[in-house]
Amino acid sequence: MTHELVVEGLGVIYGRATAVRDVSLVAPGGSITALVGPNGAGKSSTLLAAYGSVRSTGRVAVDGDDVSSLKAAVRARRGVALVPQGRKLFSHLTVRENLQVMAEMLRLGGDAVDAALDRFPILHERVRSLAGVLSGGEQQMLVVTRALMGSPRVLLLDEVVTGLAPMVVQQLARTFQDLAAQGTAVVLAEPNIGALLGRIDRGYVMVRGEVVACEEGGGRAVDHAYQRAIGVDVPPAVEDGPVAGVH
Ligand SMILES: Nc1ncnc2c1ncn2[C@@H]1O[C@H](COP(=O)(O)OP(=O)(O)OP(=O)(O)O)[C@@H](O)[C@H]1O
Repeated sequence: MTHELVVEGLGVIYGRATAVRDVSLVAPGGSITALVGPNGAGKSSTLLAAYGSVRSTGRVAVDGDDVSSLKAAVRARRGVALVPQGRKLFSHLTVRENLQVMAEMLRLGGDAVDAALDRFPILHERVRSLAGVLSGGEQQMLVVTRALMGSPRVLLLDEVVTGLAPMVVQQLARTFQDLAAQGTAVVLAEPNIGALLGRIDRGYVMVRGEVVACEEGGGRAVDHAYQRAIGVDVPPAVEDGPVAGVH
């Protein structure tokens, strides 16, 4: 089944500061939707509001059902998953224990942890290691695995590839593409989508809390819209070039 996230007129205010103003976006399953913008543009706040962990105004709907009034834990059980910025693992717990915590939160059956471990073979090898001693790439695979335990309809990814080695980025990106192909609505927020150009189908550019551009024509088109939005000249000849390094 193909899922869909729809956000309409989203607003997030922290104290007296407006972080997100009137943001509307659609993320259909079958594709990867990027949310790009400079630091402080409001990308994280948009994802947190869609997930339900910050207070917001506006409407959030999953597969046509309005979830705006639901708490994050309830949205999670309705199929909204978030991989937050900064990983947020329990570093003093093992890989297995980190996954068990999520299994309990989602009220999953006893074999859910073993099934989840099959996603990335390296996690099988590290199952008894403390999460805090894993490499950055392994930690990111663990948080992604944890987020996928409930077979989400909507997967929100906040800066999950920033700072990772290219091989890990491509491994994660392939996973996101597979999920999208299976119908999951994948939304990926990044300040730089250079490593993901060939993986992204569509995207929104955010600047100072607002969406300033929407592109349907793939990662390169999204990146160029972003560059234009922040005042970088994009030569027309570059627009049509192939995307290098994507397999
Ligand atoms: N908990 C908070 N309290 C107050 N202000 C906040 C809070 N979280 C974010 N902000 C502010 O809201 C604005 C948007 O931040 P947000 O983290 O959503 O942007 P971002 O695009 O994700 O940036 P980054 O890439 O740096 O994470 C920024 O001005 C930020 O300083």
